[in-house]
Amino acid sequence: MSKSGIPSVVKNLSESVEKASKIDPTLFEKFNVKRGLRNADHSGVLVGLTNIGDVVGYKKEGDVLVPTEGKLFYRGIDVEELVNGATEQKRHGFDEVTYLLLSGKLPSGNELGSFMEYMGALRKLPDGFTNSMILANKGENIMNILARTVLALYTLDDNAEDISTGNLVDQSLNLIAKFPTIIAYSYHSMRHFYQNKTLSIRHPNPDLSTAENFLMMMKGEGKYTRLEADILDLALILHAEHGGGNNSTFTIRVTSSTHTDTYSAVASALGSLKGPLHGGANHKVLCMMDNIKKNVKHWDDKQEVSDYLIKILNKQANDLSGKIYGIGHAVYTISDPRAKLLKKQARELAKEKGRLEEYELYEMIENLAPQIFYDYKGDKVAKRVCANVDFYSGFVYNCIGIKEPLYTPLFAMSRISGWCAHRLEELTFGSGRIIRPAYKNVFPLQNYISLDDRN
Ligand SMILES: CC(=O)SCCNC(=O)CCNC(=O)[C@H](O)C(C)(C)COP(=O)(O)OP(=O)(O)OC[C@H]1O[C@@H](n2cnc3c(N)ncnc32)[C@H](O)[C@@H]1OP(=O)(O)O
Ligand SMILES: O=C([O-])CC(=O)C(=O)O
Repeated sequence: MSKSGIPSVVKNLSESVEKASKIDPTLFEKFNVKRGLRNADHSGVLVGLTNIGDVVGYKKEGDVLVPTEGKLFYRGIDVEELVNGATEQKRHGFDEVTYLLLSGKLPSGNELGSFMEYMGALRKLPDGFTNSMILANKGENIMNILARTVLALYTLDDNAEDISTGNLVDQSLNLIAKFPTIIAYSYHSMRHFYQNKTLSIRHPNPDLSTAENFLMMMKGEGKYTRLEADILDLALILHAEHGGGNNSTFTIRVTSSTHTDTYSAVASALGSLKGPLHGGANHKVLCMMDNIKKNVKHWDDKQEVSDYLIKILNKQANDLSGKIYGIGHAVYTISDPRAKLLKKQARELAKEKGRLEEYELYEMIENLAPQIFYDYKGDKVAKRVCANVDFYSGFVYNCIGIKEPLYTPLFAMSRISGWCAHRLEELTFGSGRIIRPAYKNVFPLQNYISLDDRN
Protein backbone atom coordinates (compact mmCIF):
# COMPACT_ATOMS: atom_id res chain seq x y z
CA MET A 1 0.00 0.00 0.00
CA SER A 2 1.41 3.44 -0.93
CA LYS A 3 1.20 6.49 1.39
CA SER A 4 -1.87 7.80 -0.46
CA GLY A 5 -3.81 4.62 0.43
CA ILE A 6 -3.83 3.49 -3.20
CA PRO A 7 -2.42 -0.07 -3.50
CA SER A 8 1.13 0.18 -4.89
CA VAL A 9 0.32 -2.20 -7.77
CA VAL A 10 -2.41 0.21 -8.89
CA LYS A 11 -0.21 3.30 -8.31
CA ASN A 12 2.70 1.86 -10.30
CA LEU A 13 0.46 0.68 -13.10
CA SER A 14 -1.27 4.09 -13.24
CA GLU A 15 2.09 5.83 -13.64
CA SER A 16 3.01 3.43 -16.45
CA VAL A 17 -0.39 3.95 -18.10
CA GLU A 18 0.16 7.73 -18.10
CA LYS A 19 3.55 7.33 -19.75
CA ALA A 20 2.32 4.69 -22.21
CA SER A 21 -0.69 6.76 -23.26
CA LYS A 22 1.31 9.87 -24.22
CA ILE A 23 1.25 10.62 -27.93
CA ASP A 24 3.01 13.65 -29.40
CA PRO A 25 0.13 15.99 -30.43
CA THR A 26 2.00 17.06 -33.58
CA LEU A 27 1.66 13.50 -34.90
CA PHE A 28 -2.11 14.00 -35.26
CA GLU A 29 -1.41 16.73 -37.80
CA LYS A 30 1.47 14.88 -39.42
CA PHE A 31 -0.69 11.83 -40.16
CA ASN A 32 -3.78 13.92 -40.90
CA VAL A 33 -5.75 12.29 -38.07
CA LYS A 34 -9.17 13.84 -37.58
CA ARG A 35 -9.31 14.16 -33.77
CA GLY A 36 -12.79 13.23 -32.57
CA LEU A 37 -13.66 12.47 -36.20
CA ARG A 38 -13.69 16.24 -36.74
CA ASN A 39 -12.13 18.23 -39.59
CA ALA A 40 -9.79 21.13 -38.85
CA ASP A 41 -12.73 23.61 -39.07
CA HIS A 42 -14.57 21.50 -36.40
CA SER A 43 -17.16 20.16 -38.87
CA GLY A 44 -17.72 16.39 -38.64
CA VAL A 45 -15.96 13.89 -40.90
CA LEU A 46 -18.58 12.40 -43.23
CA VAL A 47 -18.93 8.71 -42.28
CA GLY A 48 -22.41 7.74 -43.42
CA LEU A 49 -25.70 8.54 -45.11
CA THR A 50 -29.10 8.61 -43.42
CA ASN A 51 -32.76 9.29 -44.21
CA ILE A 52 -33.69 9.92 -40.59
CA GLY A 53 -32.55 13.24 -39.14
CA ASP A 54 -30.70 16.35 -40.26
CA VAL A 55 -28.83 18.74 -37.97
CA VAL A 56 -27.92 22.09 -39.51
CA GLY A 57 -25.64 24.59 -37.75
CA TYR A 58 -23.59 26.16 -40.53
CA LYS A 59 -23.21 26.30 -44.26
CA LYS A 60 -19.98 25.78 -46.14
CA GLU A 61 -18.92 28.45 -48.60
CA GLY A 62 -15.93 26.94 -50.32
CA ASP A 63 -13.63 25.98 -47.50
CA VAL A 64 -15.20 28.42 -45.06
CA LEU A 65 -17.70 27.40 -42.45
CA VAL A 66 -20.38 30.11 -42.14
CA PRO A 67 -22.43 29.95 -38.90
CA THR A 68 -26.22 29.85 -39.34
CA GLU A 69 -29.21 29.63 -37.01
CA GLY A 70 -29.66 26.00 -35.97
CA LYS A 71 -32.30 23.82 -37.62
CA LEU A 72 -33.35 20.23 -36.90
CA PHE A 73 -35.35 18.02 -39.24
CA TYR A 74 -36.97 14.65 -38.52
CA ARG A 75 -37.54 12.77 -41.80
CA GLY A 76 -37.33 16.12 -43.60
CA ILE A 77 -39.84 17.90 -41.36
CA ASP A 78 -38.70 20.88 -39.27
CA VAL A 79 -38.99 19.88 -35.60
CA GLU A 80 -40.57 23.27 -34.83
CA GLU A 81 -43.39 22.42 -37.23
CA LEU A 82 -43.89 19.08 -35.50
CA VAL A 83 -44.13 20.89 -32.16
CA ASN A 84 -46.50 23.55 -33.54
CA GLY A 85 -48.68 20.97 -35.30
CA ALA A 86 -49.31 19.05 -32.09
CA THR A 87 -49.68 22.20 -29.96
CA GLU A 88 -52.25 23.77 -32.30
CA GLN A 89 -54.40 20.64 -32.06
CA LYS A 90 -53.89 20.53 -28.27
CA ARG A 91 -52.51 16.99 -28.39
CA HIS A 92 -49.22 15.40 -27.45
CA GLY A 93 -46.78 14.78 -30.29
CA PHE A 94 -44.06 12.42 -29.03
CA ASP A 95 -45.83 9.20 -30.04
CA GLU A 96 -46.45 10.60 -33.51
CA VAL A 97 -42.75 11.56 -33.73
CA THR A 98 -41.76 7.99 -32.82
CA TYR A 99 -43.97 6.68 -35.61
CA LEU A 100 -42.46 9.20 -38.03
CA LEU A 101 -38.86 8.38 -37.09
CA LEU A 102 -39.37 4.64 -37.42
CA SER A 103 -41.57 4.53 -40.51
CA GLY A 104 -40.40 7.60 -42.40
CA LYS A 105 -43.91 9.06 -42.69
CA LEU A 106 -46.45 10.89 -40.56
CA PRO A 107 -49.24 8.52 -39.48
CA SER A 108 -52.85 9.02 -40.58
CA GLY A 109 -55.37 9.40 -37.74
CA ASN A 110 -56.20 5.68 -37.88
CA GLU A 111 -52.54 4.65 -38.01
CA LEU A 112 -51.72 6.84 -35.02
CA GLY A 113 -54.69 5.43 -33.08
CA SER A 114 -53.67 1.82 -33.74
CA PHE A 115 -50.01 2.60 -32.98
CA MET A 116 -50.83 4.22 -29.64
CA GLU A 117 -53.12 1.37 -28.70
CA TYR A 118 -50.39 -1.16 -29.55
CA MET A 119 -47.73 0.78 -27.62
CA GLY A 120 -50.08 1.28 -24.66
CA ALA A 121 -50.50 -2.49 -24.32
CA LEU A 122 -46.70 -2.99 -24.34
CA ARG A 123 -45.98 -0.60 -21.44
CA LYS A 124 -46.60 -3.12 -18.68
CA LEU A 125 -43.50 -5.04 -17.61
CA PRO A 126 -43.52 -8.87 -17.82
CA ASP A 127 -44.97 -10.71 -14.80
CA GLY A 128 -42.51 -10.86 -11.92
CA PHE A 129 -39.97 -8.65 -13.71
CA THR A 130 -40.44 -5.63 -11.40
CA ASN A 131 -39.74 -7.79 -8.34
CA SER A 132 -36.96 -9.91 -9.74
CA MET A 133 -35.15 -7.22 -11.68
CA ILE A 134 -36.08 -3.63 -10.85
CA LEU A 135 -36.59 -3.89 -7.09
CA ALA A 136 -33.54 -6.16 -6.86
CA ASN A 137 -31.33 -3.66 -8.72
CA LYS A 138 -28.68 -2.00 -6.59
CA GLY A 139 -27.35 1.53 -7.10
CA GLU A 140 -28.57 5.09 -7.34
CA ASN A 141 -27.74 5.87 -10.97
CA ILE A 142 -30.87 5.32 -13.07
CA MET A 143 -28.92 5.27 -16.36
CA ASN A 144 -26.84 2.42 -15.03
CA ILE A 145 -29.95 0.61 -13.76
CA LEU A 146 -31.68 1.16 -17.11
CA ALA A 147 -28.78 -0.39 -19.04
CA ARG A 148 -28.77 -3.43 -16.74
CA THR A 149 -32.56 -3.77 -17.08
CA VAL A 150 -32.35 -3.61 -20.88
CA LEU A 151 -29.77 -6.41 -20.82
CA ALA A 152 -32.04 -8.42 -18.51
CA LEU A 153 -34.90 -8.14 -21.05
CA TYR A 154 -32.69 -10.13 -23.46
CA THR A 155 -33.21 -13.18 -21.25
CA LEU A 156 -37.00 -12.97 -21.69
CA ASP A 157 -36.86 -12.71 -25.48
CA ASP A 158 -36.98 -16.09 -27.24
CA ASN A 159 -35.92 -14.39 -30.46
CA ALA A 160 -33.28 -12.05 -29.03
CA GLU A 161 -30.66 -12.70 -31.72
CA ASP A 162 -32.97 -12.49 -34.75
CA ILE A 163 -32.08 -9.40 -36.81
CA SER A 164 -34.80 -9.71 -39.47
CA THR A 165 -36.63 -6.39 -39.96
CA GLY A 166 -39.93 -7.62 -38.48
CA ASN A 167 -38.25 -8.85 -35.33
CA LEU A 168 -36.18 -5.64 -35.01
CA VAL A 169 -39.33 -3.51 -35.27
CA ASP A 170 -41.01 -5.73 -32.67
CA GLN A 171 -38.06 -5.39 -30.26
CA SER A 172 -37.85 -1.63 -30.88
CA LEU A 173 -41.53 -1.00 -30.10
CA ASN A 174 -41.26 -3.13 -26.99
CA LEU A 175 -38.28 -1.16 -25.66
CA ILE A 176 -39.67 2.27 -26.61
CA ALA A 177 -42.95 1.42 -24.84
CA LYS A 178 -41.29 -0.03 -21.74
CA PHE A 179 -38.61 2.63 -21.13
CA PRO A 180 -40.97 5.02 -19.24
CA THR A 181 -42.16 2.18 -16.99
CA ILE A 182 -38.62 0.96 -16.28
CA ILE A 183 -37.41 4.50 -15.54
CA ALA A 184 -40.35 5.40 -13.27
CA TYR A 185 -40.11 2.11 -11.32
CA SER A 186 -36.31 2.33 -11.05
CA TYR A 187 -36.59 5.85 -9.66
CA HIS A 188 -39.18 4.86 -7.05
CA SER A 189 -37.16 1.79 -6.12
CA MET A 190 -33.94 3.82 -5.80
CA ARG A 191 -35.68 6.40 -3.57
CA HIS A 192 -37.26 3.66 -1.47
CA PHE A 193 -34.07 1.74 -0.81
CA TYR A 194 -31.58 4.63 -0.67
CA GLN A 195 -33.67 7.58 0.57
CA ASN A 196 -36.26 5.87 2.80
CA LYS A 197 -39.20 7.06 0.71
CA THR A 198 -42.48 5.23 0.15
CA LEU A 199 -42.36 2.74 -2.70
CA SER A 200 -44.94 3.62 -5.36
CA ILE A 201 -45.36 1.21 -8.24
CA ARG A 202 -48.25 2.39 -10.41
CA HIS A 203 -49.56 0.38 -13.36
CA PRO A 204 -49.10 2.19 -16.69
CA ASN A 205 -52.28 3.54 -18.24
CA PRO A 206 -52.49 2.49 -21.91
CA ASP A 207 -54.93 5.31 -22.74
CA LEU A 208 -52.53 8.16 -21.88
CA SER A 209 -49.83 9.76 -24.03
CA THR A 210 -46.23 8.82 -23.17
CA ALA A 211 -45.74 12.13 -21.31
CA GLU A 212 -48.95 11.88 -19.26
CA ASN A 213 -48.46 8.21 -18.50
CA PHE A 214 -44.94 8.89 -17.23
CA LEU A 215 -46.11 11.73 -14.96
CA MET A 216 -48.94 9.53 -13.70
CA MET A 217 -46.48 6.71 -12.85
CA MET A 218 -44.17 9.25 -11.17
CA LYS A 219 -46.67 11.37 -9.23
CA GLY A 220 -50.00 9.50 -9.21
CA GLU A 221 -53.38 9.90 -10.90
CA GLY A 222 -54.53 13.54 -10.87
CA LYS A 223 -51.26 14.73 -9.28
CA TYR A 224 -49.85 16.48 -12.36
CA THR A 225 -51.14 19.38 -14.41
CA ARG A 226 -51.90 19.57 -18.12
CA LEU A 227 -49.12 22.20 -18.44
CA GLU A 228 -46.57 19.82 -16.88
CA ALA A 229 -47.57 17.06 -19.31
CA ASP A 230 -47.40 19.47 -22.27
CA ILE A 231 -43.90 20.59 -21.31
CA LEU A 232 -42.69 17.03 -20.84
CA ASP A 233 -44.15 16.10 -24.23
CA LEU A 234 -42.27 19.04 -25.80
CA ALA A 235 -39.00 17.88 -24.20
CA LEU A 236 -39.61 14.33 -25.47
CA ILE A 237 -40.23 15.57 -29.03
CA LEU A 238 -37.07 17.70 -28.96
CA HIS A 239 -34.77 14.95 -27.66
CA ALA A 240 -35.98 12.14 -29.95
CA GLU A 241 -33.43 12.31 -32.74
CA HIS A 242 -30.24 14.11 -33.75
CA GLY A 243 -28.81 12.60 -36.91
CA GLY A 244 -26.39 9.71 -37.17
CA GLY A 245 -23.30 11.48 -35.85
CA ASN A 246 -24.20 12.25 -32.24
CA ASN A 247 -22.19 10.00 -29.97
CA SER A 248 -24.94 7.67 -28.72
CA THR A 249 -26.57 7.23 -32.14
CA PHE A 250 -23.20 6.64 -33.74
CA THR A 251 -22.51 4.13 -30.96
CA ILE A 252 -25.68 2.18 -31.75
CA ARG A 253 -24.81 2.29 -35.44
CA VAL A 254 -21.29 0.99 -34.66
CA THR A 255 -22.49 -1.84 -32.41
CA SER A 256 -25.39 -2.69 -34.75
CA SER A 257 -22.95 -2.99 -37.66
CA THR A 258 -21.51 -6.08 -35.92
CA HIS A 259 -25.03 -7.64 -36.11
CA THR A 260 -25.19 -7.86 -32.32
CA ASP A 261 -28.60 -8.13 -30.61
CA THR A 262 -30.91 -5.16 -29.95
CA TYR A 263 -30.44 -5.26 -26.15
CA SER A 264 -26.63 -5.10 -26.36
CA ALA A 265 -26.81 -2.31 -28.93
CA VAL A 266 -29.25 -0.23 -26.86
CA ALA A 267 -27.18 -0.79 -23.70
CA SER A 268 -24.11 0.54 -25.54
CA ALA A 269 -26.02 3.68 -26.60
CA LEU A 270 -27.18 4.20 -23.01
CA GLY A 271 -23.58 4.05 -21.85
CA SER A 272 -22.66 6.73 -24.35
CA LEU A 273 -25.58 9.04 -23.56
CA LYS A 274 -24.80 8.89 -19.84
CA GLY A 275 -21.49 10.75 -20.38
CA PRO A 276 -21.34 14.35 -19.07
CA LEU A 277 -20.26 15.69 -22.48
CA HIS A 278 -23.39 14.20 -24.09
CA GLY A 279 -26.79 13.50 -22.47
CA GLY A 280 -25.31 13.57 -18.96
CA ALA A 281 -24.71 17.30 -19.42
CA ASN A 282 -28.29 18.17 -18.36
CA HIS A 283 -27.53 16.93 -14.86
CA LYS A 284 -24.10 18.58 -14.89
CA VAL A 285 -25.64 21.95 -15.85
CA LEU A 286 -27.76 21.89 -12.72
CA CYS A 287 -24.74 21.03 -10.52
CA MET A 288 -22.74 23.81 -12.22
CA MET A 289 -25.53 26.34 -11.73
CA ASP A 290 -25.77 25.40 -8.04
CA ASN A 291 -22.02 25.95 -7.81
CA ILE A 292 -22.26 29.33 -9.58
CA LYS A 293 -25.20 30.42 -7.39
CA LYS A 294 -23.16 29.60 -4.28
CA ASN A 295 -19.97 31.32 -5.42
CA VAL A 296 -21.18 34.38 -7.32
CA LYS A 297 -22.55 36.94 -4.86
CA HIS A 298 -24.37 39.24 -7.29
CA TRP A 299 -26.18 37.21 -9.93
CA ASP A 300 -26.95 40.34 -11.95
CA ASP A 301 -23.30 41.47 -12.06
CA LYS A 302 -22.01 40.62 -15.55
CA GLN A 303 -18.37 41.10 -14.56
CA GLU A 304 -18.61 38.84 -11.53
CA VAL A 305 -20.40 36.11 -13.52
CA SER A 306 -17.84 36.43 -16.39
CA ASP A 307 -14.91 36.15 -13.97
CA TYR A 308 -16.38 32.97 -12.54
CA LEU A 309 -16.96 31.45 -15.98
CA ILE A 310 -13.32 32.15 -16.83
CA LYS A 311 -12.32 30.38 -13.61
CA ILE A 312 -14.40 27.40 -14.75
CA LEU A 313 -12.65 27.37 -18.15
CA ASN A 314 -9.30 27.60 -16.34
CA LYS A 315 -10.18 24.47 -14.32
CA GLN A 316 -10.15 26.53 -11.11
CA ALA A 317 -13.85 26.25 -10.26
CA ASN A 318 -16.87 23.95 -10.29
CA ASP A 319 -15.82 20.34 -11.05
CA LEU A 320 -12.38 21.42 -12.37
CA SER A 321 -13.11 19.83 -15.77
CA GLY A 322 -12.69 23.14 -17.62
CA LYS A 323 -16.14 22.68 -19.18
CA ILE A 324 -19.04 25.10 -19.12
CA TYR A 325 -21.81 22.51 -19.31
CA GLY A 326 -24.76 23.18 -21.61
CA ILE A 327 -22.64 25.44 -23.81
CA GLY A 328 -21.09 24.44 -27.14
CA HIS A 329 -22.05 21.91 -29.75
CA ALA A 330 -20.38 19.83 -32.41
CA VAL A 331 -22.72 21.17 -35.13
CA TYR A 332 -24.71 24.16 -33.87
CA THR A 333 -23.01 27.57 -33.89
CA ILE A 334 -25.44 30.48 -33.48
CA SER A 335 -28.27 28.55 -31.88
CA ASP A 336 -29.64 25.11 -31.03
CA PRO A 337 -33.33 25.19 -32.02
CA ARG A 338 -34.21 22.84 -29.14
CA ALA A 339 -32.61 25.17 -26.56
CA LYS A 340 -34.60 28.09 -28.01
CA LEU A 341 -37.89 26.24 -27.59
CA LEU A 342 -37.03 25.03 -24.09
CA LYS A 343 -35.87 28.51 -23.10
CA LYS A 344 -39.32 29.91 -23.96
CA GLN A 345 -40.88 27.40 -21.58
CA ALA A 346 -38.22 28.07 -18.95
CA ARG A 347 -39.06 31.78 -18.93
CA GLU A 348 -42.82 31.13 -18.58
CA LEU A 349 -42.31 28.57 -15.84
CA ALA A 350 -39.84 30.80 -13.98
CA LYS A 351 -42.40 33.61 -13.96
CA GLU A 352 -45.11 31.28 -12.69
CA LYS A 353 -42.90 29.71 -10.00
CA GLY A 354 -41.24 32.93 -8.76
CA ARG A 355 -37.82 31.84 -10.06
CA LEU A 356 -37.15 34.70 -12.48
CA GLU A 357 -33.86 35.68 -10.80
CA GLU A 358 -32.52 32.17 -11.40
CA TYR A 359 -33.77 32.15 -14.98
CA GLU A 360 -32.07 35.49 -15.62
CA LEU A 361 -28.76 34.04 -14.38
CA TYR A 362 -29.13 31.21 -16.93
CA GLU A 363 -29.88 33.74 -19.65
CA MET A 364 -26.89 35.89 -18.68
CA ILE A 365 -24.55 32.90 -18.88
CA GLU A 366 -26.02 31.95 -22.26
CA ASN A 367 -25.40 35.49 -23.52
CA LEU A 368 -21.91 35.86 -22.03
CA ALA A 369 -20.56 32.44 -23.02
CA PRO A 370 -19.81 33.01 -26.75
CA GLN A 371 -17.59 36.07 -26.15
CA ILE A 372 -15.92 34.61 -23.06
CA PHE A 373 -15.25 31.43 -24.98
CA TYR A 374 -13.86 33.33 -27.95
CA ASP A 375 -11.60 35.47 -25.74
CA TYR A 376 -10.42 32.34 -23.93
CA LYS A 377 -9.74 30.16 -26.96
CA GLY A 378 -8.73 32.97 -29.32
CA ASP A 379 -8.28 32.08 -32.98
CA LYS A 380 -7.77 28.41 -32.11
CA VAL A 381 -11.52 27.92 -32.27
CA ALA A 382 -13.15 30.21 -34.78
CA LYS A 383 -16.43 28.35 -34.30
CA ARG A 384 -19.10 30.11 -32.27
CA VAL A 385 -20.63 28.44 -29.25
CA CYS A 386 -24.26 28.61 -28.14
CA ALA A 387 -26.47 27.10 -25.44
CA ASN A 388 -27.32 23.50 -26.33
CA VAL A 389 -30.43 21.44 -25.52
CA ASP A 390 -29.02 20.44 -22.12
CA PHE A 391 -28.66 24.04 -20.90
CA TYR A 392 -32.32 24.78 -20.09
CA SER A 393 -33.78 21.25 -19.93
CA GLY A 394 -32.81 20.58 -16.30
CA PHE A 395 -34.24 23.94 -15.17
CA VAL A 396 -37.49 23.16 -16.99
CA TYR A 397 -37.70 19.65 -15.45
CA ASN A 398 -36.93 21.14 -12.04
CA CYS A 399 -39.78 23.64 -12.42
CA ILE A 400 -42.27 20.83 -13.18
CA GLY A 401 -41.14 18.81 -10.15
CA ILE A 402 -38.98 16.20 -11.90
CA LYS A 403 -35.87 15.41 -9.87
CA GLU A 404 -32.22 15.41 -11.04
CA PRO A 405 -31.62 11.63 -11.18
CA LEU A 406 -34.25 11.52 -13.95
CA TYR A 407 -32.81 14.16 -16.29
CA THR A 408 -30.57 11.93 -18.40
CA PRO A 409 -32.97 8.95 -18.23
CA LEU A 410 -35.67 11.25 -19.68
CA PHE A 411 -33.31 12.00 -22.55
CA ALA A 412 -32.93 8.23 -23.08
CA MET A 413 -36.71 7.71 -22.83
CA SER A 414 -37.03 9.96 -25.88
CA ARG A 415 -33.83 9.17 -27.83
CA ILE A 416 -34.59 5.43 -27.80
CA SER A 417 -36.93 6.24 -30.73
CA GLY A 418 -34.08 7.76 -32.76
CA TRP A 419 -31.66 4.99 -31.76
CA CYS A 420 -34.09 2.29 -32.92
CA ALA A 421 -34.70 4.10 -36.22
CA HIS A 422 -30.92 4.25 -36.82
CA ARG A 423 -30.41 0.60 -35.84
CA LEU A 424 -33.14 -0.39 -38.29
CA GLU A 425 -31.53 1.72 -41.00
CA GLU A 426 -28.04 0.38 -40.28
CA LEU A 427 -29.23 -3.22 -40.49
CA THR A 428 -31.46 -2.84 -43.51
CA PHE A 429 -30.09 -0.06 -45.72
CA GLY A 430 -26.84 0.99 -43.99
CA SER A 431 -23.43 0.64 -45.59
CA GLY A 432 -23.79 -3.14 -45.22
CA ARG A 433 -20.29 -3.25 -43.76
CA ILE A 434 -18.97 -3.55 -40.24
CA ILE A 435 -17.83 -0.08 -39.10
CA ARG A 436 -14.12 -0.41 -38.65
CA PRO A 437 -11.95 2.70 -39.01
CA ALA A 438 -8.16 2.70 -38.62
CA TYR A 439 -5.70 3.68 -35.87
CA LYS A 440 -2.09 4.22 -36.90
CA ASN A 441 0.38 2.69 -34.49
CA VAL A 442 3.08 5.25 -33.58
CA PHE A 443 4.94 3.15 -31.02
CA PRO A 444 8.36 1.84 -32.18
CA LEU A 445 9.06 -1.87 -32.40
CA GLN A 446 10.94 -3.35 -29.43
CA ASN A 447 12.59 -6.67 -28.68
CA TYR A 448 11.05 -9.17 -26.31
CA ILE A 449 13.15 -9.47 -23.10
CA SER A 450 12.88 -12.66 -21.13
CA LEU A 451 11.51 -12.31 -17.57
CA ASP A 452 14.92 -13.12 -15.98
CA ASP A 453 16.63 -10.25 -17.85
CA ARG A 454 14.16 -7.42 -17.02
CA ASN A 455 14.94 -4.86 -14.31
C1 LIG B 1 -27.14 16.42 -26.22
C2 LIG B 1 -25.76 16.83 -26.27
O1 LIG B 1 -24.90 16.00 -26.30
S1 LIG B 1 -25.44 18.47 -26.37
C3 LIG B 1 -23.81 18.64 -25.68
C4 LIG B 1 -23.82 18.48 -24.19
N1 LIG B 1 -22.49 18.67 -23.61
C5 LIG B 1 -22.14 19.76 -22.93
O2 LIG B 1 -22.92 20.68 -22.75
C6 LIG B 1 -20.75 19.79 -22.36
C7 LIG B 1 -20.05 21.11 -22.65
N2 LIG B 1 -19.78 21.23 -24.04
C8 LIG B 1 -18.71 20.58 -24.60
O3 LIG B 1 -17.93 19.93 -23.93
C9 LIG B 1 -18.54 20.67 -26.10
O4 LIG B 1 -19.09 21.85 -26.58
C10 LIG B 1 -19.13 19.48 -26.86
C11 LIG B 1 -18.63 18.16 -26.28
C12 LIG B 1 -20.64 19.50 -26.81
C13 LIG B 1 -18.71 19.59 -28.30
O5 LIG B 1 -17.33 19.59 -28.29
P1 LIG B 1 -16.48 19.74 -29.59
O6 LIG B 1 -17.16 19.02 -30.67
O7 LIG B 1 -15.09 19.40 -29.27
O8 LIG B 1 -16.73 21.25 -29.91
P2 LIG B 1 -15.88 22.18 -30.79
O9 LIG B 1 -15.29 21.47 -31.93
O10 LIG B 1 -16.74 23.34 -31.04
O11 LIG B 1 -14.79 22.51 -29.67
C14 LIG B 1 -13.69 23.23 -29.85
C15 LIG B 1 -12.89 23.26 -28.59
O12 LIG B 1 -13.61 23.95 -27.56
C16 LIG B 1 -13.76 23.15 -26.40
N3 LIG B 1 -15.10 23.37 -25.86
C17 LIG B 1 -16.26 23.32 -26.54
N4 LIG B 1 -17.28 23.59 -25.71
C18 LIG B 1 -16.75 23.82 -24.49
C19 LIG B 1 -17.32 24.14 -23.25
N5 LIG B 1 -18.62 24.24 -23.07
N6 LIG B 1 -16.50 24.32 -22.20
C20 LIG B 1 -15.15 24.21 -22.36
N7 LIG B 1 -14.55 23.89 -23.52
C21 LIG B 1 -15.36 23.70 -24.58
C22 LIG B 1 -13.60 21.75 -26.95
O13 LIG B 1 -13.21 20.86 -25.89
C23 LIG B 1 -12.54 21.93 -27.99
O14 LIG B 1 -11.30 22.09 -27.34
P3 LIG B 1 -9.90 21.74 -28.08
O15 LIG B 1 -9.88 22.49 -29.35
O16 LIG B 1 -8.88 22.20 -27.09
O17 LIG B 1 -9.90 20.27 -28.28
O1 LIG C 1 -25.46 16.05 -31.89
C1 LIG C 1 -24.72 15.94 -30.92
O2 LIG C 1 -23.47 15.84 -31.01
C2 LIG C 1 -25.25 15.94 -29.54
C3 LIG C 1 -26.69 16.33 -29.45
O3 LIG C 1 -27.04 17.48 -29.43
C4 LIG C 1 -27.69 15.27 -29.39
O4 LIG C 1 -27.37 14.09 -29.53
O5 LIG C 1 -28.87 15.59 -29.20
